[in-house]
Amino acid sequence: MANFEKLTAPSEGQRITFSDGNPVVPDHPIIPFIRGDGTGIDIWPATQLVIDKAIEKAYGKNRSIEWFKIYAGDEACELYGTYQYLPNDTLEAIRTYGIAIKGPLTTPVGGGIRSLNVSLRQIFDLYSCVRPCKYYEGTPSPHKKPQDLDVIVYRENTEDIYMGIEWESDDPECIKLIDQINNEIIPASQKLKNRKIPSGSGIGIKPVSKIGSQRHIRRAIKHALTLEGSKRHVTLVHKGNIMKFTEGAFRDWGYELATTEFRNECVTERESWILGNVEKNPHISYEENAELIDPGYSSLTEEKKKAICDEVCSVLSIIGSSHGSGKWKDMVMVDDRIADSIFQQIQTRPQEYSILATLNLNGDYISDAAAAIVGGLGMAPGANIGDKAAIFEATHGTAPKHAGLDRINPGSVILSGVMMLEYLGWNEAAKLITNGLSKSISDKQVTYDLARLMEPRVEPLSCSDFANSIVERF
Ligand SMILES: NC(=O)C1=CN([C@@H]2O[C@H](COP(=O)(O)OP(=O)(O)OC[C@H]3O[C@@H](n4cnc5c(N)ncnc54)[C@H](OP(=O)(O)O)[C@@H]3O)[C@@H](O)[C@H]2O)C=CC1
Ligand SMILES: O=C(O)CCC(=O)C(=O)O
Ligand SMILES: [Mg+2]
Repeated sequence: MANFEKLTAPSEGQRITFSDGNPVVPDHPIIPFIRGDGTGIDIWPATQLVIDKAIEKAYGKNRSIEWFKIYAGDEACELYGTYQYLPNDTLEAIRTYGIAIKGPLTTPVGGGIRSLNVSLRQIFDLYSCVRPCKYYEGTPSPHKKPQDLDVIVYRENTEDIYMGIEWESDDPECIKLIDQINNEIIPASQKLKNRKIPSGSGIGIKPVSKIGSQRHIRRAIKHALTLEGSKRHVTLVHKGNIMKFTEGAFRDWGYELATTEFRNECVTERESWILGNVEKNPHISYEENAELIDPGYSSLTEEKKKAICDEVCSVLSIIGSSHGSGKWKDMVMVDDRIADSIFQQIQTRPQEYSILATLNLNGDYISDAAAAIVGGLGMAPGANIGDKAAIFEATHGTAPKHAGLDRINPGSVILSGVMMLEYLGWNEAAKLITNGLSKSISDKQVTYDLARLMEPRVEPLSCSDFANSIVERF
């Protein structure tokens, strides 16, 4: 059992363990929580109340969570001393108990400590950040049809520029690195020609690995397999036209996975066009099919035309019988979109998307943007999932100007708690909370962020009253 310097684990309750990446959950699991900085002080008690009441209502005394308070951020420094933002006790508790839930933690811009949030994801190898963005009836939104958006952002969580491998512009190591890149590494590459990094630049490195990308996309595809109809759909989001060997490779590795490991369960968008063309016209030639899937076909070089005809031939010979005659329509559709385009697509054609598999930075941006459509950061939950641990947390940050005022919307951490309950398999309790939350919103019993957008405006509830209002509506 774990040895803690300043913590005492609950005397009641048991550990959650993992088997093949899935949690094995006792009836009274010990779950560590981090209150969080800023508005964490308001949000956490509201969240704990709602989760506990839902479990009690759903299971009586047969199930409960034994909460274990652990420390990170400013609160940790108060207990453990200056600069002890992420004490060993905290890491040991999460390692021991496997699942944790947290409020937001502050990260300074520019200098100062590295993000504690990102550190936790990396330390526990929580490689997928799962952020559902779904509309709850009655939530005010700047969009005309927010109900059309129902996407899950699957953000790779451990690589990309968030690995934090970067140097300040005046760091002697950075100056040395720029010199070496400009004078040895770039000249050695035909492709980079005579590019030069301007002196005085800061440098950041963006590692994206095949293993890291595929284990994440695998989770996204497995999730899509649990969905129905047009929601069995994974879009690989990337900026691969510009960053070919990181973002572009993420796309290519995604397609590779879909067409090998998941060959019997997936169809790519291009394959679906080829198969669909044959279904519309069984006598269509390879070239006619190629013209339909590439509208600019006639102006292409002969070499490119041949490559597309070969692609048509290969798709039909490899998956024509397994996926053809409409069978592909029940499979998981895998397509890709360039990141800037997906920002407008989720606003203009939201119903066409389901799971958005992204790299780390793109997912960070897209999850805030998608949350805005369905009601803002007060309604944006998330889960960081790995094979041996999971930490649940909201998409938003500490919102410092609202801290300690009992006014912030606790909805995102409460819904992160719902994700946690679903992860535990405690779906009845999860459902009580989403029902209570939906009813509270449709009764216009909401916090300031939603109240100010309602027409006519309504009197806002405090953070704690919103929690009570959810519980009253279970
Ligand atoms: N995972 C984490 O712990 C994260 C931590 N952070 C950190 O949080 C700190 C503050 O970041 P900041 O950029 O201000 O972003 P925040 O997400 O903390 O807040 C920005 C604005 O979003 C709105 N908002 C945020 N949370 C809620 C909520 N629960 N209910 C209603 N509205 C909400 C508020 O808008 P308004 O005032 O207009 O109502 C708020 O002022 C930084 O140190 C950052 O690094 C940021 C993101 C994630
Ligand atoms: O760690 C931080 O401070 C910010 C992280 C963040 O924006 C996110 O996880 O969405
Ligand atoms: Mg963010």
